[in-house]
Amino acid sequence: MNAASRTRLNQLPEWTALGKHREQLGDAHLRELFAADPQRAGKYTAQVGDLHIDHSKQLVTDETLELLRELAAATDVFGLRDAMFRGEKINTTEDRAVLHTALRAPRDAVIEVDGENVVPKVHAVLDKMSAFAERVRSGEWTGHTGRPIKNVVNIGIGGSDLGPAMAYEVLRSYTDRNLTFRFVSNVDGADLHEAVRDLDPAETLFVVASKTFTTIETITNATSARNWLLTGLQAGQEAVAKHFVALSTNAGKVAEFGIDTANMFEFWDWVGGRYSYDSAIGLSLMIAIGPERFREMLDGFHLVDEHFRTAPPESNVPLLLGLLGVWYGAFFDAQSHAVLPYSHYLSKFTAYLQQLDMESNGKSVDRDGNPVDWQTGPVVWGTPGTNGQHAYYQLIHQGTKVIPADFIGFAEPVADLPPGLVGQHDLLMANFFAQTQALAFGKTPDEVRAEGVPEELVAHKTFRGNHPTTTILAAELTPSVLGQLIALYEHKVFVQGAIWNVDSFDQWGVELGKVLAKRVEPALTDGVEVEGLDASSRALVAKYRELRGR
Ligand SMILES: O=P(O)(O)OC[C@H]1O[C@H](O)[C@H](O)[C@@H](O)[C@@H]1O
Repeated sequence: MNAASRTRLNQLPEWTALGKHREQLGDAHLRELFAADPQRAGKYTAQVGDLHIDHSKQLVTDETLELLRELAAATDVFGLRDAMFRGEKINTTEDRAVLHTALRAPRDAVIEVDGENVVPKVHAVLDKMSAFAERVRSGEWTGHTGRPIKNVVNIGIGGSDLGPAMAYEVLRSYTDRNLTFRFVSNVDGADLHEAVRDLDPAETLFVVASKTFTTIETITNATSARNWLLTGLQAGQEAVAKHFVALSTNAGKVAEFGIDTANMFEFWDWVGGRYSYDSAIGLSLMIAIGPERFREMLDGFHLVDEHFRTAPPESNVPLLLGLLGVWYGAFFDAQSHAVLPYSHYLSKFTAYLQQLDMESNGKSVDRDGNPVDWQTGPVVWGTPGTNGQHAYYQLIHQGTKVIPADFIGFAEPVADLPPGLVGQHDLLMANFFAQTQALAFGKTPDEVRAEGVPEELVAHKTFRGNHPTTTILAAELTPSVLGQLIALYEHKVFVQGAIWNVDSFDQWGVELGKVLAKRVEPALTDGVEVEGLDASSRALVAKYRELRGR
């Protein structure tokens, strides 16, 4: 279906039907929904790969789910999905195909962009990455002075940082513990300083990750890193080749920076930055976990890709999760979505999802440039759940906002946890299960009174409940499971963008700030008058210069 020929979302009869259904549902409580349907707990579960999904604590009935699926059909979500998998240029504002799914396709798959099968290129780069990763891991790749590499510093930002940095944390127990990994993203010099201060340049490899190789933060940090290296080694430009590799789509700019393009690992414009960590952008991660584990992760992605591509609407999990988000945004006025992992290793998971979701669907015009008058992407937030419980869960339990949340947990602790700490896992997971129960069912005033609580405190100690959650449970946090989780969220975001009719694959909203920063910099350093600087910003710049004694 052509975007231009689409009926506006909120004028579709399917949308109106959902609105009516929402009114009928009113304040129906999860207590009632569970009481009304004894099968509910078992019925509202789904499985994709190793992920067990329980959405029984969502504010939905059979009818809700049916109406949501009808909305998906009316907005042709699967039509757009098929166009994506076929390599059509569904990123219309940039005229690009959207083919992160090709990054994890098997060797014999055929996926064409402009008539060219891209799968052989993908595997050629993966093979080159594997060979390089093995050389670093085995100590065969040596630095300028002949010493093996002990430290890998990834320099990148946004999609060229968040993916590998997150996945490195998630898969820490699979990493080569003899190597040190650091991830530098912020243009604040402190980031690079703290990352390299205790490293020996002779044993340090910089992996400069940038799709465009023009991102000012990354090029600035890479330039400073090169200075640090050459000063530390007291060497000339010839040392760069042994200590710098590049991950990019832009060979010209890589060469201009002084990195030998033989040490460049390529990817392509049909891979969006926030969808890129299973491309060459994953090189640091591959060095950390080894090529075999990396491929297991890719297989996990691919498994969920195939599920999304082929499963019917009734059992299609990314479709389900996407629809639930649409439901709360449109009909409950939910502004945010919390992702609450019960795993220390997932500490950067939500930060990663923030870019994936908010940069993809944080849009307010549709694919034809018309303003939307329905909610689009939510604010995604959250930290590992147990820490959150002692901080912001108060607001989720008793505040005034509707905050749908995903709870992610694992039956097994990671394999290399010392036996003395394994016992803590049940306590962690007891919290995991207790929280979704408390959120869903709450505690009534009568239950509070029955505990002998004085009347004036009853309201304070009452939990309304009815807070919707999805539970995602897997046996173990493996590379494959990580791939499955990320692909699940990628496709969920896709579904939502398709329904909201936004281009989920551009990011024009990040441009204005970049342009202004370039113009403001000379005002800070040299006091140059910046044309068009507003009165407030001009005063702040003057204050900054005064504070810096300029
Ligand atoms: O990989 P790069 O070209 O350096 O881009 C890094 C990041 O910066 C941009 O501003 C975009 O907002 C991100 O989508 C991108 O991931």
